[in-house]
Amino acid sequence: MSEVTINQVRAYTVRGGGADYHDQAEGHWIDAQIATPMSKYPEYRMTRRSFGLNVLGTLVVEVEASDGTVGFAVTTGGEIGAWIVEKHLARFIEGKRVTEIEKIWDQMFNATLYYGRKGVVINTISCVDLALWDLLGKVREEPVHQLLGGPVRDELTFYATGARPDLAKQMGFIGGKMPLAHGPAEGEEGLKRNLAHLAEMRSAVGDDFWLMYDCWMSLDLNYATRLAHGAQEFGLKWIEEALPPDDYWGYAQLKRDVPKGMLVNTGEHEATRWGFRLLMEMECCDIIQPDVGWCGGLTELIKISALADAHNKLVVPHGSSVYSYHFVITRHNSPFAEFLMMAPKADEVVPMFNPLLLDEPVPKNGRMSASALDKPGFGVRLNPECELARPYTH
Ligand SMILES: C[C@H](O)[C@H](O)CC(=O)C(=O)O
Ligand SMILES: [Mg+2]
Repeated sequence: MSEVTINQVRAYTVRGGGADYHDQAEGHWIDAQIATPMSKYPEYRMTRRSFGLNVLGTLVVEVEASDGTVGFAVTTGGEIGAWIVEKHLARFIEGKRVTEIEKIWDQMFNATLYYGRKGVVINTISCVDLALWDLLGKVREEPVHQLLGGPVRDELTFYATGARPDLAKQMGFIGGKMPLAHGPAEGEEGLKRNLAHLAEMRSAVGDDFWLMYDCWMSLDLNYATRLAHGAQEFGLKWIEEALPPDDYWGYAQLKRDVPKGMLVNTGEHEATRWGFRLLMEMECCDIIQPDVGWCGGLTELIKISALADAHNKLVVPHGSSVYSYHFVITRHNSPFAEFLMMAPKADEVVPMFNPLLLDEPVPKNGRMSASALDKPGFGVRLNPECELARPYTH
């Protein structure tokens, strides 16, 4: 097995849903009015597609081994990611043994430091890394969660992210995280509307169901603090990604200033052990939320999670579908998982990376048994009906 080597890496792009889950058709809840760092410009306030949230599209990376086994993974990265894989990263992958994941990660990261570290470069490295874990699992005929040490519980429990926490409750989820609609540029009236919406949802779901607000980097410290205090009477469980990801100082202050018991969570746009180290050492948040496809992949998430454990922080990955499920089931400090509701009206459970993957497991009644993950690698296949393009070769 250790003699199986990697013959070829190939990078493709695909449009319409998939790992770039913001790449949805018009009318989807995820493209309704949602507060963003661009909301201060009225012309970019009403939809996120207006400022280009979906420009990247999905990146698919395949790695083919000398025995013919193919591993693959998907992330947000599109054509830029495909270029990075084909024109730069391929040299660190092809010819290596399928077990050399740590060394490949180190070479990819260090060779791209001069233009990388975060953003689309680290998304791309994450995608290659996940494809390598998928390949190793398939070569060994074991699920990735077994390669990580095996499940620590029998099932995953999920909260749902979407526009309809009231329906998520009926579907068996433990909580509902809503997008915040209005940002600071919409003033007192917007703040009132944000709180009124939370109040309305609280009366729809009752007292015990978790409700959270996802602020997608859109607020400033003063607004976030006022929102948190206003939201306390409606039992807001956490305020998420309230500030721009580089404002570690603001997060540290926010965490000190929110009502006692309310959680401050962030990290979906943070990357690598060093970024998360800052969040933790500066006491920026309660739960860190790395996206497995954006933070550096599984190889990096293992390190981030160990660091979090030593800081008594929970790790609840952002989105990331199977890449997150295989990890969360193996970690004591990841007690539950996120499920992004990708049905346009958030009124039914559809696979998170719909329609790109086949066999992508979904929660039933808000839960997923560990046995649903018992297939080699990450246990998913590419849907042949999704048209892949290979814009570059090497
Ligand atoms: C709903 C949020 O604005 C975003 O699209 C997803 C997200 O941040 C999350 O799932 O967390
Ligand atoms: Mg979020």
